[in-house]
Amino acid sequence: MRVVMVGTGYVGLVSGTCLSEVGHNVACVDLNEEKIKLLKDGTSPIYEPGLENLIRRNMEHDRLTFTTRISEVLGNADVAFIAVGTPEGEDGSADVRYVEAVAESIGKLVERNLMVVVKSTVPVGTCDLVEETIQKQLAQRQSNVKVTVASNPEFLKEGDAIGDFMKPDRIIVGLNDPEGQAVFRDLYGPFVLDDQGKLLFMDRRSSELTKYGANSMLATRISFMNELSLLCERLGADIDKVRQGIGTDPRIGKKFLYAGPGYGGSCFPKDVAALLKTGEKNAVELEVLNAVTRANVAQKNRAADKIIAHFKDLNGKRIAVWGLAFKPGTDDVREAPAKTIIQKLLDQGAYVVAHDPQGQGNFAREFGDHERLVYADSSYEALRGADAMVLVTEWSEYRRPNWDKAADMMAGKVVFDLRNQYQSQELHDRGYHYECMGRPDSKLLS
Ligand SMILES: NC(=O)C1=CN([C@@H]2O[C@H](COP(=O)(O)OP(=O)(O)OC[C@H]3O[C@@H](n4cnc5c(N)ncnc54)[C@H](O)[C@@H]3O)[C@@H](O)[C@H]2O)C=CC1
Ligand SMILES: O=C(O)[C@H]1O[C@H](OP(=O)(O)OP(=O)(O)OC[C@H]2O[C@@H](n3ccc(=O)[nH]c3=O)[C@H](O)[C@@H]2O)[C@H](O)[C@@H](O)[C@@H]1O
Repeated sequence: MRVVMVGTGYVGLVSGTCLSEVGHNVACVDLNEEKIKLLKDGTSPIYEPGLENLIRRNMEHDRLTFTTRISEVLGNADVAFIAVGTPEGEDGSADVRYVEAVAESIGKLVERNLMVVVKSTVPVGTCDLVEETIQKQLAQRQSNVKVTVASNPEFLKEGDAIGDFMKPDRIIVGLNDPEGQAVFRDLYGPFVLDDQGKLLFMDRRSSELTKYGANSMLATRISFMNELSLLCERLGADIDKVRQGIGTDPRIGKKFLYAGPGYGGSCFPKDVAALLKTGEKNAVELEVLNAVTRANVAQKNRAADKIIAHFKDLNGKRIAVWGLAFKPGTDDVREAPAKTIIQKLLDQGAYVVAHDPQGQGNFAREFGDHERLVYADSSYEALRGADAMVLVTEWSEYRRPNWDKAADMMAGKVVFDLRNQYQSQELHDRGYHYECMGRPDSKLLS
């Protein structure tokens, strides 16, 4: 099929590339000239494992192209995806102005029957808005072109994006008219060869809400486990044991039960806020979700408070931070717990030496300069002269540090493991002070 993908961010670029990988002809469009220039040279503007190779391969096979002008490619398309950002607006609701702008362009330019697919995460009713926007433009130019609008939210995770897209657990398609289903069977057939039942059709509103429901459910699990981990610290229980005990119940499942410094990223915080706003606008009090957000904010602060509580006075202390991205496998630092933690340490007068295998550039840009914040070229370099090390993001290169080498470089032997990656015995044996999240040797916070 001939596909146009508007928006080449984490979702649009991965989706467009993976669709071309199975043989579709994909033209990716983005207003950002710098991104398109890089992509035309075969360079990915984002770090996502395996993506650049896939981009290059499909460009070489002439199945994947890039442009800043939708007008150049829409004329041939069977399907046009909208995968632009829907950032959090000032009042917490999702800002759909970029989605609307794309719909308007499509309405102005479309010359043949087209399936428009909203892949961005959008509040219920946005597909209706996209349809109205396009129809208004068509009416103005007295065009008889048939444009169908479908909802097709994306569930990929950064860091595993290609695997998630190529081998989806399910693909949700919201259509008000079942006639459009054939397009999606053709488009996604190669991704669900093992089980066609993974292609789930429903009405558009249910599809739009499914996306918010899924992210909010996952965020709820994390906040719940984080609160349980605090209880573990107070009671002398071990959150990892509790997690295993809970997760082996197939009704609960093992995934997304890991305690940590709170969830971050471009989606959980904004999508939870947007669903809360939807509840508010419709006079439905989403009490559970309200608590999920509050618990997450508290958890990010609590992670920093552990360090502050240990040192009491952080003035002049040098703290090494391992991990800035909101999770491993990505250079994305949006809503990263590291931001809250580093800000609190700086506020208390500490010096921070930060390291991240991929996220340093984005972090420096978004966080801004601070006279007491510097970045290190390697994880061990960050430890030089440090009074403590804080593990914030569990990159695999941080998994098995050489503790003897670390001790030689550090001024103090103190480790805060906010992802429960290390074995307390190993650190205690080497004379370290070690704190983690919700495991027996976590220090009680008053
Ligand atoms: N990042 C993720 O892992 C996931 C994101 N989503 C959702 O997908 C949507 C996109 O997210 P990201 O890819 O992270 O966003 P992003 O911010 O990385 O990329 C959005 C891109 O759209 C471009 N753009 C904006 N207006 C445009 C226009 N009129 N024409 C052409 N390009 C335009 C921007 O220049 C930018 O490159 C959001 O709604 C998000 O909630 C859904 C699942 C996963
Ligand atoms: O809508 C989206 O953008 C995406 O949001 C999340 O994906 P992502 O934000 O890329 O990353 P996750 O792996 O979900 O992690 C989110 C945050 O939760 C934290 N987390 C995750 C799992 C866990 O058990 N504990 C935990 O603290 C991570 O450290 C991270 O800060 C969802 O997992 C995707 O399905 C969804 O498509």
